[in-house]
Amino acid sequence: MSLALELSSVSKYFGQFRSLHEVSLTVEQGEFFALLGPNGAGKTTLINIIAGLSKPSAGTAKVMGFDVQTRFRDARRSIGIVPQELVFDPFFSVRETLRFQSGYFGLPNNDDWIDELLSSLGLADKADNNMRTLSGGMKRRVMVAQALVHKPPVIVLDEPTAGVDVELRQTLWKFISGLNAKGHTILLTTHYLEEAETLCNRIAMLKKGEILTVDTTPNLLNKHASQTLALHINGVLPASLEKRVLKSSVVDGRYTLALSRPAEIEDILAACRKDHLDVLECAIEKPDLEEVFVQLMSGGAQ
Ligand SMILES: Nc1ncnc2c1ncn2[C@@H]1O[C@H](COP(=O)(O)OP(=O)(O)OP(=O)(O)O)[C@@H](O)[C@H]1O
Repeated sequence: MSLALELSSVSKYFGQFRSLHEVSLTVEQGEFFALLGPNGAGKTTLINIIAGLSKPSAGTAKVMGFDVQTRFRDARRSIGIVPQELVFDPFFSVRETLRFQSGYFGLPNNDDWIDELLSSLGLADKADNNMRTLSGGMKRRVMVAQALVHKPPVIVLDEPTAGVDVELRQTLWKFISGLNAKGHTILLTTHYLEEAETLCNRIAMLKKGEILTVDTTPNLLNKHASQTLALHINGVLPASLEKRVLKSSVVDGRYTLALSRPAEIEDILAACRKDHLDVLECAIEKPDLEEVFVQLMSGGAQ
């Protein structure tokens, strides 16, 4: 079985400026993969190369085994891209936009799938509305439908939820997760790290055009971030626990303590008991992707 995406030593220069440096990455069919990185890391540049819209300065990119340069048409048919910007023709209705896009892929009788897309994305009652009359969120839904008219095996979403409301996020993720469950490969870029943490099985982190790390989501969380203990006591923390303090509010006895293993909670509670302190609240807090992201971005490639 071919890989959904295969990037080999992809570099991209804009004049003297290096936007991507020897990026190598593989994504298997059926994965829900996140590409994360701060503004300007090179995520959109990489997506443009995968889409065949931008030529790499060096290296190769393949979609479903097709080289995006030498087998452009096959590669393009295999991928659906939801771009960051809202690009639309203001003179077409929603349905006309989707029919036009279907025609572009040589699919003249595509109305059953178009109807399914419209209904799944909450656009059924907007089908005959002119694109320019839609709200930003509705236009974003059309962008998603447009990327999917040809049922591509690989779906790329470039910050699809930037500035959209909760309802659209939920509709979108339900729909995209359903497609992933049916075997479609998803590549997502987002600045909402909790979305990546919840949805994606693997994550690549990019900084200044270089991949800092690629790993499964649980591995990233376990390797780079530690659990913490939120402790609320009716007094001052025992001196023996001070080395663990990450955050403290002595006034009301609330502390966040470092915890390398959940079992260490026993020592912490024993120290409190010894000092005759009442434990009013005690909760282990899971590490999150934001912590990992900040940690990795503050080190790594400069
Ligand atoms: N056509 C271009 N000409 C010159 N520089 C460019 C061009 N396209 C991108 N860049 C530069 O390449 C770098 C990477 O940009 P890119 O848009 O890929 O980042 P990104 O990770 O998608 O950022 P964001 O999260 O802000 O969308 C940036 O410094 C950007 O200014």
